[in-house]
Amino acid sequence: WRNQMKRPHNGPKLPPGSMGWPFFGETLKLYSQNPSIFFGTRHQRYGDIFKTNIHGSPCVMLTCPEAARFVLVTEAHRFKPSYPQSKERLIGPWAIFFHGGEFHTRMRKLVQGSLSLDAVRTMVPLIEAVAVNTLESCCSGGGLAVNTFHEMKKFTFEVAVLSIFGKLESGYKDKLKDNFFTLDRGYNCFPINLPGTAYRRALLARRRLGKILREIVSEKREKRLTEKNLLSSLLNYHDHQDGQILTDDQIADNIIGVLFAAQDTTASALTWVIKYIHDYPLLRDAIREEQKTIYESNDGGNRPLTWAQTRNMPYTYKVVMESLRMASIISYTYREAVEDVIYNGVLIPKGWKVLPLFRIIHHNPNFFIDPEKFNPSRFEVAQKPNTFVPFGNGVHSCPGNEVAKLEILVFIHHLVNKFRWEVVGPKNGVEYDPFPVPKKGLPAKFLKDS
Ligand code: HEM
Repeated sequence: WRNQMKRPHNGPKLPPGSMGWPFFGETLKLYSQNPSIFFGTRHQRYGDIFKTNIHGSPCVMLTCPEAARFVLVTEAHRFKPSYPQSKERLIGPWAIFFHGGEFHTRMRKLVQGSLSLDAVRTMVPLIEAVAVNTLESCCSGGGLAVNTFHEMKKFTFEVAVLSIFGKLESGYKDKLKDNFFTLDRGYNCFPINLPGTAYRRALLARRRLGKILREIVSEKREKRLTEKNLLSSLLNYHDHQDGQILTDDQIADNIIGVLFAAQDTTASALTWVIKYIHDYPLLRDAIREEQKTIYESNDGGNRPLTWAQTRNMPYTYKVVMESLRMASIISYTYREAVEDVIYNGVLIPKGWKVLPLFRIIHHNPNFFIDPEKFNPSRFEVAQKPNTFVPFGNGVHSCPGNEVAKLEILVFIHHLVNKFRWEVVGPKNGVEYDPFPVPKKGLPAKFLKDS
């Protein structure tokens, strides 16, 4: 407020909007209602760009594709990633998404390289095995309902471990899993570091994770790794100019960062895909038909899926895209202005948070006709530029998007060919965990076809 009073009155104006109560801003309002309604009503009232105050920080919300592109792509150097310190402590300060500039470029090359199409295509049989195991385990209760989201988290954890380590000894994997799940539970809790709190448990789990990863790293440093996975890329990295290598902490923070970025997002997306396929029988029949043709051409599932087959599932692919649009797993992202920036005559002051709201863009009727209707056929034609951004845009856009799409497609292939499932819990409603998830994690019964 003091800074605003110092600004000349005839300069560019701040965007419209309400800053709410002193200190609390509009945080309580955001948490007391569905975020889609919170952002949607303000979008209607104030237009494409508006201000608010959340968690004690003044924020500018962007709801149009051009403004989101300005911040994430064309003027990305004037905005830096911005996360609360409590989150940085849990993941580790060297993780890729906390950085901009040279360090980010360096890490980005390594992460992107290990998740490139060339690397991902070799993962098909491994992902297939994990998908079948997960589905069998969903059925192991003999028809008892499982929490679909929790089961999908186990699946996406295994796939993330594959893309990071390749094959990892099961002893290490179990220890990583236990501690990572404790860390995950504390990530969205109130960050109070007192005995008995989830945040304290998460911090302790983080410390143990660091120790396990250091053990793995020192063991692998001794062998010269030639495999194409993230750990090998991080271990083999050396700066061409000064010969510097990455420290154990830099490696550990980035491994935990990628695990974190990969697991809940993909599990949430997959849970939504399963829900939509369940809710729309015509859609389920069309997917079944497409997947059955592939299954039969593989001798009734006796031969493994090939990479080429996973790239030729046009209907299922459109269903996945429409699910990503409808559910908009990453509703928005955060940046912070590193200097005063003027966009279309509106001032974004230095230090203010800037939030491109992907969900509002994905549900705007100007870009997606009848946006609340689940309609995969809208993906038969290309979308208007920058209007469909489930994996973000620009230098920080998701390097794991190909793995995510592949694991969803492989899972659906096996689900519809060999299993039946029935949702037994609430049919509607959304919970934020922090990503949107169907109510109660979509309780469902899974049964194997005889
Ligand atoms: C459906 C699943 C997924 C969705 C919707 C998703 C979405 C996103 C989005 C929107 C961003 C950009 C955030 C920003 O600009 O601030 C991002 C970044 C990132 N994602 Fe994903 N993601 C998914 C799966 C994955 C997977 C499977 C991996 C790894 C195997 C992964 C690794 C990352 C990493 C490392 C970043 C940070 C990149 C950087 O800062 O340069 N994601 N993701």
